Amino acid sequence: MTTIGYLGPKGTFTKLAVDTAFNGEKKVSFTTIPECIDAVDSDEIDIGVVPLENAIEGTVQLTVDYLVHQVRLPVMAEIVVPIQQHLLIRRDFTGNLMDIEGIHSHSHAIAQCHQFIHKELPNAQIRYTSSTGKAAELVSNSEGLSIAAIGNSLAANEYDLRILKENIHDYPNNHTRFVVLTKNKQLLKIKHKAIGEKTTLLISLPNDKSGALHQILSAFAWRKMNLSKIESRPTKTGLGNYFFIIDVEQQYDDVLFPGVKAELEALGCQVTVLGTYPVYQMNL
Ligand SMILES: O=C(O)C(=O)C[C@]1(C(=O)O)C=C[C@@H](O)C=C1
Repeated sequence: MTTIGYLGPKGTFTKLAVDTAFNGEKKVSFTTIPECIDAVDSDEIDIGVVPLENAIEGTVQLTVDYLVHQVRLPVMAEIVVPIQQHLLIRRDFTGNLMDIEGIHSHSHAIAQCHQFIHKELPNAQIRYTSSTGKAAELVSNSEGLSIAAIGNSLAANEYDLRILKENIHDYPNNHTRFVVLTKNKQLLKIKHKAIGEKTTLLISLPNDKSGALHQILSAFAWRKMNLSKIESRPTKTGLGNYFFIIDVEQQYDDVLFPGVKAELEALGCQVTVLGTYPVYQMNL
């Protein structure tokens, strides 16, 4: 049976993404994103699902950096999931928002609710956990303490918590992109219809040269290749050294992409394909 790993424990958004996208496979939780990626790399599991980007807070840097610098695994699919953050408390908590002394969650979830925390929970200390599910677990074990977690309704059910306030994320239209990593594409059986295709490229420049980024972008522009994301990340070799991650809204082909690659390599750039994959949009 195919084994799918995810950022756990139970009740995380990553688990929600896995449950929505896949049927019946064996599911295994990992405490951190690197542990989940390592498990795919060492063949302990067949497929790994980790968060990549949120509409409010942006890129999950740990995922990108680990995939670029530590373990290169191909992205085989993208799952986009709507994100609704709720304020979760123990069922025996009888106070109100002002009484909450601690608010626990994953840094991305906290960031998605900053204004809410600032305005509605003035007495709460922020505490970061490895996931929203972990925060819910912690609150469920916190008898006698006035603390709350930020997480989803799956976590509320799994840990028997009460939703004190629904939809506390600061902006509507909140979504997170999750990437599906596997060495064996044949094992991927996602039970939905893809809404599109993407190719993610990693591009590094030879050195700091005027107009370099403009030249890179024009290689895509004159071929009418649409980009849905461009991001620079430090190469970790010194201040001012960056590489670019570019998402192109089409599948890898044998004409346009090799053309872009040759053109950029002639400029001294290095081009690596991190994945070419279908995109699935989930409606919960
Ligand atoms: O903590 C979780 O529930 C996760 O699945 C992680 C994560 C993230 O890293 O962005 C996933 C979706 C939400 O944006 C908040 C947290």
